[in-house]
Amino acid sequence: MSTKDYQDLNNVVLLNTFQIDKKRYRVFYNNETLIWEKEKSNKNKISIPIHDVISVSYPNRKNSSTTSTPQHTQQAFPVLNTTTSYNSVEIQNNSINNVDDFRCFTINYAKRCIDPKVQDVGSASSKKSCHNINNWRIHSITLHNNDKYIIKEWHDTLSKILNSLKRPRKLLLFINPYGGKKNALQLYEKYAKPIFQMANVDVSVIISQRPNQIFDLVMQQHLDQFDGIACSGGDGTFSELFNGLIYRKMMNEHSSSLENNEQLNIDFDNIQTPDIPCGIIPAGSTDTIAYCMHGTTDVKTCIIHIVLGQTTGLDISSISTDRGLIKFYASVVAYGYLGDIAFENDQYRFLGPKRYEYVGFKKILMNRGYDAELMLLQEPESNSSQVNENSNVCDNEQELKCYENCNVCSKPRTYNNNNNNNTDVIKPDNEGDEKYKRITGKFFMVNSANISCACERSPSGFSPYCHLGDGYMHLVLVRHGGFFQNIKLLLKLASKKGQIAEYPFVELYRTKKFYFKALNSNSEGSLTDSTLPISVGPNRYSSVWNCDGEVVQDTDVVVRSHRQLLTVYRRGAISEDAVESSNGCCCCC
Ligand SMILES: Nc1ncnc2c1ncn2[C@@H]1O[C@H](COP(=O)(O)OP(=O)(O)OP(=O)(O)O)[C@@H](O)[C@H]1O
Repeated sequence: MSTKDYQDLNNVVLLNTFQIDKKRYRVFYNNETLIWEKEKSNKNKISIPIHDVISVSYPNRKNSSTTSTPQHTQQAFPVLNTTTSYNSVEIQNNSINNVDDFRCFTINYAKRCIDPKVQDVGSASSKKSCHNINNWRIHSITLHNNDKYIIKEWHDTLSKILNSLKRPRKLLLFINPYGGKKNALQLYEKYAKPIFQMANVDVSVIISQRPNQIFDLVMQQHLDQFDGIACSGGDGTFSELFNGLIYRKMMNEHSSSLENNEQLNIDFDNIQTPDIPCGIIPAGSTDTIAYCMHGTTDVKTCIIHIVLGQTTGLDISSISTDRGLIKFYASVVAYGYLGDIAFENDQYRFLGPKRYEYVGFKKILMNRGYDAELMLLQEPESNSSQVNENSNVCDNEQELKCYENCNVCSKPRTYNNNNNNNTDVIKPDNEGDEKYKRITGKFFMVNSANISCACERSPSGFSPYCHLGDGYMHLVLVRHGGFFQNIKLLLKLASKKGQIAEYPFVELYRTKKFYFKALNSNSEGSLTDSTLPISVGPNRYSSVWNCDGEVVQDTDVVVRSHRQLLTVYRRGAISEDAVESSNGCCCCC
């Protein structure tokens, strides 16, 4: 679309009177906003940004030519022989030859479910499901007018404007039928398919049939025909998806080094953002990433954000050894307690999401501590990057949680990845290196959070003030102590208020990079030595890493944050306080 066309669409003004639910309304469109209000009073004025309108449609006529046409066939995206199932969303065909008969059209829009009393149109269960202010719901209004030209004008103009928005038109969706409660397929049929149909998104669905298949497919197949990619599953499924996208991008940029597995050549400070935005439909056990992105794991909400197409940058961190990159993660890498849980978790998958509680409790009773040494990169401008030193938070920025339109994340980079090049890539070669803070001790767990790691079970997460797009990780170190210390920690994690960093046995650091070395019987040296022992699972001396829920066996690693490396479909959460202070007008305007 040309710039002039865009300008023309931006300047569109529509104003007419319609009947909605047998009452007369003035309906107005201008400046990217749709407004309708009762003709005789301006009470109940409803205002919807065009960005929240999902689609406009004519009513389905009986015996009309409306058809459902499968948009994709196997040829559209060839996959490995018969190992992958295919399905396609059928798109309702609204391009009816003769629209003269229509005296009405429908606007489908999405709205944040701020008011628990707001009814989800067409759903009796909406009251029950709208308990979270970050849940979104779809509403529809049908506008009637006897003048068919007015109807056509509105329908066509709004359709044109919606088509000019950057939204996924062709989406590739992976479904993991194995994660969480094993209900991803049912969730797709029940929630995703109708919303994709309503939004006229042409979806190709692939059901994964083995671990790592999503990663392999994303790496191998041509994705050019898609303008969005999503997965339905838990954090592990999303991890496969974005790892595939980032590796693929790296492969395109530095094909020789990756193909030959010469990973040492990876320029960690210059990893490029994949071109395609991605989304997640939660169907896992914890769904931490979806929760942190949207403030909810509500399935409809996450689908709505995909179809509305608004995107933001999400920090991604990498974990590597001297031998090369291991993988990228979006939520947390954790050593010790959570590493041990991840290692044992899969044996208890038959318990479903409850396995976390069972294995977690076992590990709390065992109360293992692991000796380790860390070197973390300090901020050039400050001597210490500890956030909770003297139980205080360093500066205002660190007191802000990451919400919609976050100022911290939208700040221009004060550094670019290249700036780190001269100093950052140098491994700390002596303990006195000013840029690195050395920390040693026996730890119950060491967590590097890329996001707050909040989830339904832990509404604040390990690090409530960790931002999604500021380029920093929060390194949360929990010193080894007694059994009751661990219980205190878990209770705090499960509560809505406060953060674990308030405890004296917890240290919180903000950093872009750190080195970790397990100090066990096999490797008594310090980080400056180059031996990299590999353990085969948690033992008396060393644990393993839990990387977005998957086990990484290497103990001695380098962890780096890559600012906004991934583009995700997301609007962001809002805080409950913001709603309370908005004097209740949110449900009517
Ligand atoms: N068809 C399949 N059969 C077996 N495993 C699969 C299949 N498809 C994907 N997987 C694997 O299932 C694992 C678990 O998936 P996922 O992490 O999404 O669910 P979860 O562990 O229940 O949720 P969460 O990570 O949110 O706690 C992933 O490691 C993925 O590689």
